[in-house]
Amino acid sequence: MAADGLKPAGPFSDAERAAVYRAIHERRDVRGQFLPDPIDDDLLMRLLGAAHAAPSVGLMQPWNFIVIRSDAVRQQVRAAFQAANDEARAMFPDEKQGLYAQLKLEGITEAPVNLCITCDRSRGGPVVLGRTHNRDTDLYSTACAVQNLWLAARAEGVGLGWVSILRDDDLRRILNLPDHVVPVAYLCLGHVRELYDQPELQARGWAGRHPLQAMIHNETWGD
Ligand SMILES: Cc1cc2c(cc1C)N(C[C@H](O)[C@H](O)[C@H](O)COP(=O)(O)O)c1[nH]c(=O)[nH]c(=O)c1N2
Repeated sequence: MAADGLKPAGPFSDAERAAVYRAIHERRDVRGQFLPDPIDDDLLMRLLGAAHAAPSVGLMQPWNFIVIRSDAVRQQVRAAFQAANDEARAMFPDEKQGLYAQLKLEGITEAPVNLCITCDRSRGGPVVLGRTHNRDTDLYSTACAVQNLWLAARAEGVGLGWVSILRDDDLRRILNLPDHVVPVAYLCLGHVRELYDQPELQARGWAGRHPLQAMIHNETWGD
């Protein structure tokens, strides 16, 4: 019998575990495969519920979810992306700019729903448990919410793409964000028929996944 407020922590069933790992490994960043079909409200609320269940420093839940469906707002964000993307391409060495220009890096106007997940840096007051020695833990918490949403979207068969090639100031202006609120993630959400079986950047020859073993150190960095 578990103590009050606790419940057994045993592993999930084989099928449940397989589903969790499947969502993790088959989650993809989607840019180009969005269908125009609407996302219904129940589905959207399940996805936002997953995001809202994320861990957060001091339980401060610093996020807000701005739901964007209007053509007018999406067009403005698309124009902001275009300007930033032109700057971005020019930052790469000449030999990579051709491939960069061919990459599809957003689905802002194709996706029926866009979401901006923000971090309110003032939530919970000036002193927050767990954020006392690392001011950015509120931003990390918000990133956890994004990942929860991304995994839930995969389980629901919904595509999600993160667009970060945007100037914060443009997003702040378009979405009317107050100064203490940071736009952490601009996301495109929509139904999809197919997903890449590997990161699209890998499929297109831009980058590859590093082997897991190369990421693991023993005891200290470098060992
Ligand atoms: C913080 C952050 C920001 C971005 C991304 C991801 C993350 C975590 N990614 C998606 C990224 O390219 C992708 O996750 C990796 O290439 C791995 O592919 P899968 O997500 O496994 O499909 C991304 N992709 C894109 O086309 N345009 C973008 O602006 C961004 N920005």
